[in-house]
Amino acid sequence: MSSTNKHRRVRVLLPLAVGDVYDYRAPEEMGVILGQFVTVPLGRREVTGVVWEEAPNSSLPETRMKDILDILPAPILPEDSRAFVDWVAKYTMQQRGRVLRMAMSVPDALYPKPPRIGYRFTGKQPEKLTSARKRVLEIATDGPALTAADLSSLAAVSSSVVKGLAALSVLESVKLPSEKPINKPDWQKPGSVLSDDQEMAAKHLVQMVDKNTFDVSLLHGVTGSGKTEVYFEMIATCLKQNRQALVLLPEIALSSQWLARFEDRFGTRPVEWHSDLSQAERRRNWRAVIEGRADVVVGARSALFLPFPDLGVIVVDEEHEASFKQDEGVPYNARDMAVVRGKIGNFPIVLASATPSLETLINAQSNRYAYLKLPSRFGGAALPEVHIVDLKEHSPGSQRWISEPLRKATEATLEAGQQAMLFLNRRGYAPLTLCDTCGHRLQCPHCSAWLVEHRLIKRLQCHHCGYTAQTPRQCPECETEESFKACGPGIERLAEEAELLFPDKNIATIASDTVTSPRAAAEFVGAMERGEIDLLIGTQIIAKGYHFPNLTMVGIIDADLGLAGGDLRASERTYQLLSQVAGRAGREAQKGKVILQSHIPEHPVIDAIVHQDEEAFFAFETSARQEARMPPFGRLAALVLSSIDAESVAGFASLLARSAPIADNFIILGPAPAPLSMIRGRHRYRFLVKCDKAMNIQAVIGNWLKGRKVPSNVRLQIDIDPYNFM
Ligand SMILES: Nc1ncnc2c1ncn2[C@@H]1O[C@H](COP(=O)(O)OP(=O)(O)OP(=O)(O)O)[C@@H](O)[C@H]1O
Ligand SMILES: [Zn+2]
Repeated sequence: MSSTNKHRRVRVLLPLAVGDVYDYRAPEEMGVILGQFVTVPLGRREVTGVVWEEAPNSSLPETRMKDILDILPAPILPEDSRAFVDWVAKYTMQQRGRVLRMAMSVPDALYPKPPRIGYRFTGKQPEKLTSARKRVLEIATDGPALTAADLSSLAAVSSSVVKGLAALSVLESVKLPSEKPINKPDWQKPGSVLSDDQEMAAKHLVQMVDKNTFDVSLLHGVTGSGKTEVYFEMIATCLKQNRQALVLLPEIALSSQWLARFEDRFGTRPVEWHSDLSQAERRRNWRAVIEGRADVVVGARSALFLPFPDLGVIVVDEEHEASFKQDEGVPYNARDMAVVRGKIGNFPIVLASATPSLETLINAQSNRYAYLKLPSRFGGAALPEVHIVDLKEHSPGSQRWISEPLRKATEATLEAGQQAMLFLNRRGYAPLTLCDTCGHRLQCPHCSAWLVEHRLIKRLQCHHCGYTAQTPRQCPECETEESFKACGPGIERLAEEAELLFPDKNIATIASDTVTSPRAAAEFVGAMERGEIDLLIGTQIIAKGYHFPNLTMVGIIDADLGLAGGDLRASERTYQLLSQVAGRAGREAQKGKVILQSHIPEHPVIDAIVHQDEEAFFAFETSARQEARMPPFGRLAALVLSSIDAESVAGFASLLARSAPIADNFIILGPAPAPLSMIRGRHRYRFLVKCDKAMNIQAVIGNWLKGRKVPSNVRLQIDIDPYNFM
């Protein structure tokens, strides 16, 4: 066992799905330090990993010990990032290698990038001046040297034209910096003059940054209260201290208004992190973070795993958003993990929302978090009036969704030259397509879900796996021709109705499948701001964050939609979503109006929205959860088993059920076929583990699964604090 007199040994963590640490020899002359990115042999492969810890007691015989091969030319993975990987892996009960993989998401960035080559006109004229060559030379004559790719795309020629001119010495090559530089945000630029409420909140946040200590604040401000300006002050202070700041935003790629406001305040755009970046941008930004050159990063949940060497604050904006929870891969909640990251790095966290999650609100009310409130809209704008339309009294009629009161209100708004918005949280044309003769429904062949008709692209689509098909001419069941009929509304169908009602208005339909890129999102925002859209029709994508001064009316087509099905958070989610949508109306001088259509106006959630009685809603929701010992008053975890083979998964599920432990302070429910019993051709079973708040739910699950081998054709996914119950 004694290895102290032998070579130094270290444990290297590998970013592999099954990976954990492996022992390697660290040759003296390499000067290996903890956190370094290294390549090591693994079987016949060479793998890049991170030196995780010393291994003085490594029991591997010297003969089987292999050397670290190489140290990569990158800064180390900071100690806090390593501690974070360990923490997240333990909490989510995932292999550490899988979590490390999220922190090493751009393997290229570990290697230096060769400088780029630019081209410049030498003044020598080519013998033959084709029109393509002429265009290139016009562009290459003034301005900085450009890469062959930039030059050829600006001149709209193939890059061989550029290379050809270089070969003739008409163009000469020069070395360019390997990447575009990252601009420094200017914290000294003056910010907005804050209102008294904003000032109070900002003061607390600034103090926390100055104190350089772990602290969590809930910034709870009504829609349009100016939360952003408040946390900008905190970011300015963080920059002044020369530390890095991270802002997590749901759907950051689509948040052109947020980016523009940041640029206004700090003179430059922040570094972005989301799935719409190109590979080159990802590389550049990852590297800028680890080298400490990225001062402010704004990103989606995965930005939490970026290797910040000196993080000084994290803001989680719209903290209640379910999209901060990742269900696949390593299931984690970025909001909760941000708090953990703050604790590890000893810096403050801000959770901002107009409609905080119950979890966060209760933490604030019990003084675990500081509670900062902005009770009114900025600049004296009033909150909108909410009117209910009881659909039992005002039925819009068959195959119609806009009631008479909503039609009138929309018309009045549009006639006054203002903008209106209709909200329906359903993509496509119709949620269900069935045969008018035999009632046969079109289902996805890979999932237990109906196909959704998208008329714009003339396809049926599965919203779970992306399968698409054409609507069959003939019913596969009864063979009647042309008998398929759309049931229920999606936004495309709603737009059809709106076009009939308001034929001379500009109507735009916005959903996640029509606005798929940052550019498309910015175009839509621009069109709204310039007043080129009169009536906006959309799904939850238009519900939050946007500030359109001339938008004064919001119509909610089906307020009850989210309440059906009823998982743990259905009421909460509906309340938040409807409040957010309502909050888009009348954000400046003109007062806003919200028309809410519902079949169940007496439902406590609907009633709370109508009366804008947040306290009533939270009281109702708190007591319901408390009674059921549900989060945040109890803990939950889901186990989802899935397999292509129905028998294997059913067999393993019943084996687990037989060995499920029984005790007073926890309960294991299941196995039940999941509500979506098949996704992507995989059969699925679910268990739900529920226990007291004080209990270690990971230990309960760990004990239960100990020694139980998951069959190779079955996948077992553990989801701690699940949000998705499908
Ligand atoms: N101190 C200030 N000075 C000038 N303008 C401000 C100030 N604070 C807020 N505003 C403006 O008020 C509007 C609303 O602010 P903001 O969008 O930050 O609200 P919010 O609290 O994030 O709202 P929501 O939760 O609805 O997204 C914005 O146009 C913003 O520029
Ligand atoms: Zn499917």
